[in-house]
Amino acid sequence: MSLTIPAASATLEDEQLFFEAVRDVRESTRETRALAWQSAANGKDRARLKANAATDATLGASDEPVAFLRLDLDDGDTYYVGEHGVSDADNERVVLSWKAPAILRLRGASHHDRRGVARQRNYRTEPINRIRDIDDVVLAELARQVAELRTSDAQIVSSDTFLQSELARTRSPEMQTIVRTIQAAQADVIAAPHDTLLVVQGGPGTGKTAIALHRVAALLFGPLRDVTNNEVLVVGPNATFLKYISRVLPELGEENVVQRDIGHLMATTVTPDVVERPAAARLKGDARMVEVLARALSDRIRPLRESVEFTFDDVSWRVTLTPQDVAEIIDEVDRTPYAVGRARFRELLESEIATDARRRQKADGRWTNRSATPRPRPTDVESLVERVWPQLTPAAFLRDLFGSVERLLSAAGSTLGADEVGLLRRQAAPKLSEQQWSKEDLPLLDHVAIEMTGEAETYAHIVVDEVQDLSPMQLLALRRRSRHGAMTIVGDIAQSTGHWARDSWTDIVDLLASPLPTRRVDLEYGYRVPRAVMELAARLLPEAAPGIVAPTIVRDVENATRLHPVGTADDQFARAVEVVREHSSKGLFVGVVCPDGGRNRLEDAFRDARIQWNDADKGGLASAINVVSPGASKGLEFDAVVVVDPETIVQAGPHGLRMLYIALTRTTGYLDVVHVAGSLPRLLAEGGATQEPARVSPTSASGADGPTEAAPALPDVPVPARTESPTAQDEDRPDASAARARPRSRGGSVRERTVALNAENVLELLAEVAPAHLWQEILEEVAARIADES
Ligand SMILES: Nc1ncnc2c1ncn2[C@@H]1O[C@H](COP(=O)(O)OP(=O)(O)OP(=O)(O)O)[C@@H](O)[C@H]1O
Repeated sequence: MSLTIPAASATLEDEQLFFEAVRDVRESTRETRALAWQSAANGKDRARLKANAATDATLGASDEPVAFLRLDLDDGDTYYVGEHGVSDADNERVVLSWKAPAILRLRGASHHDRRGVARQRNYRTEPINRIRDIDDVVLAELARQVAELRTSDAQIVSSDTFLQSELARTRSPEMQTIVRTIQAAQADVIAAPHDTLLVVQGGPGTGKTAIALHRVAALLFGPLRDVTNNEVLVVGPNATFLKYISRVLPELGEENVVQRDIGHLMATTVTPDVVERPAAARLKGDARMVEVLARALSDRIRPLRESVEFTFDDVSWRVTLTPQDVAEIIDEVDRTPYAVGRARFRELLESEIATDARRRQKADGRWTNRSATPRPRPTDVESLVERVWPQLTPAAFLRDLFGSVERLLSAAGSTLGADEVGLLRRQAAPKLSEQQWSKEDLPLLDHVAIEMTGEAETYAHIVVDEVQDLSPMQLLALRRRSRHGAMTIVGDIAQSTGHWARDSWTDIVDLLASPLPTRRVDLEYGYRVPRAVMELAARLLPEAAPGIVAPTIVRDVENATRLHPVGTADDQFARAVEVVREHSSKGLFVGVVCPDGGRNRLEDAFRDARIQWNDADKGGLASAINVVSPGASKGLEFDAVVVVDPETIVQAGPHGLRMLYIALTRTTGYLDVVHVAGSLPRLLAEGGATQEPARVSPTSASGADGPTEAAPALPDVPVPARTESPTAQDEDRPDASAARARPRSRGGSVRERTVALNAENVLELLAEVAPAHLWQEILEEVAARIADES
């Protein structure tokens, strides 16, 4: 049966008939394949065909809708696009896979750049294969409306109801695919040429991770179709993140892509169990360590000080090698890779001994053509090789190096200063199995392992997420694994923290040293974080990451942001647990970001409240409540996020503001910030000069320690320039009372409280923008205008 594509004027009913016909074709293909196993030539083929037929990844599941998009081109061509392609009986494609390079190119079309696309028709579907809704975008018409109504691009994205309903869905411990709602700019990144070092910079929630993973699937379908999945590598920052993203590629049909966190990528089996001092941690990540390690490895090859003699069975003479002889052999051998050099050294040594032995044999006059050359005892040779070129494991080598000032000084040469040598020095454990290692040792062990053997697993394409934090040594480990330099690296400079926090991409690109062209893409739109939340978080940017602008947000969530001032530091934990309970009772997926110092008290508060929680720093997320440290929250997202003690997060390290920015931007829905009244971080409290005010729910504005659940549902009120609500403590401070007006009534009816709170906020805004002597006139003018309007 050959299928007729419905005309451009097709109605939903016409489209439904077509969908059904395509499904019939697909299911009959599935049946044909299922039957094929019966006629297979042998048992092995039969088993394979049978297994394939049951879960035929190239066809998709039998309840999968056949398409989600139709593209009508100016030249009259029409393409249906599905999660999987479908061909008719004549092997003509009737539905194309979203992964096809040509389709991704067309999905990159917009009203600015139509690429020959006249209309995009999106289908919302429901089980099984039923079209519920159609949304047509006629690009020329859209361009006209944009020009006439002066609509911004962000407004267009915000009004995309299909996208908005996807973004509003509740989240889970596993990241989801975005195949159906890939946006134009995202499609271009996904389909960017393979032979590049592609740098993707984007703020929180701009879709970097999602795009990078979809790009892997598209590359394996297109330019990399001839490489096997396990020649593509995806690298993330830690085990929890890896687990969070790990189902995306299998969902996209790519089962065997290698996915590793940066620690487990390294060629070593040691488990880090100590934390370095910051200066040592930074030094160990420094690319200068490459020179130091090379010198240290070369130092392990020691010329002899005295001659060695080799004895032979059945002959009385000996062969003597002088230090000079051995030095000449060493000079002949390449020292890298170390283990290969060692084997070669042994070969040349044996050959030198054999030549000398034969010479002596001839001199004895006992030699005939058939005489075997006397051989030295292998143990004697091995003992010389071991003295000159010792066999080493990377761990033994590094332990010996860091454990000896003498070795360190020699390896440091003029590369490191004496103080830096001091930073590297540490006590060597008597037994290698007892040696302790840090995270920063892993790339060094990896480097040494590869320098020793010359062998590293390489990949046709490498995707690296959260790349902005990697040390030079980690970046070099990635570079070594890249076959031709084709990589996709994604990150956000404003979220760069750790010992190698950066303000630009320059050194990352330089260290990866890809021979391929570098291409950089900046993502503009933020799809995760609600507008009010980003407005609050962006107040940190001028100091956290000067020059970086927050993404343009395309979604709003009502009552997204609440501040919870409490009386004392200890009160924060009980309040956080209350807020968590409120969200979790609504079935939301909750993340609690808490600084390390408060972790125990938070856990005690959970225990006291008899609430179960999951420690997300231990390698995975649970579906209800997750407690996570600010650093480990990077890359994750939750329906509701409770940030506890933001000031301590800011003070905890040199990039505290960035840490707080990361923590605040993990939510897809609700953000609650629990803090001690009067100690909200300055930038959040003051508001940035260029930021619009965030909104805060009256629940928190009603005063410190007020029970959040019991608060009446009131309309949101804007957060004034200073976002804290007045507290009992504030009342005592003379300057606080001068700066802000107070609501006259704190109790009373819902109506009275609404009026009081709004009045308070209007007055605060007024105090921000107008000198006090004009207030009277301004308020009279406002009252007059309201009277006119009503
Ligand atoms: N086109 C899209 N359609 C549907 N959902 C999308 C789209 N783009 C992004 N998202 C969603 O937005 C959220 C944020 O995406 P993602 O985690 O990839 O952002 P990110 O840039 O990596 O963020 P961060 O820097 O915070 O790690 C995810 O839930 C993702 O599924």
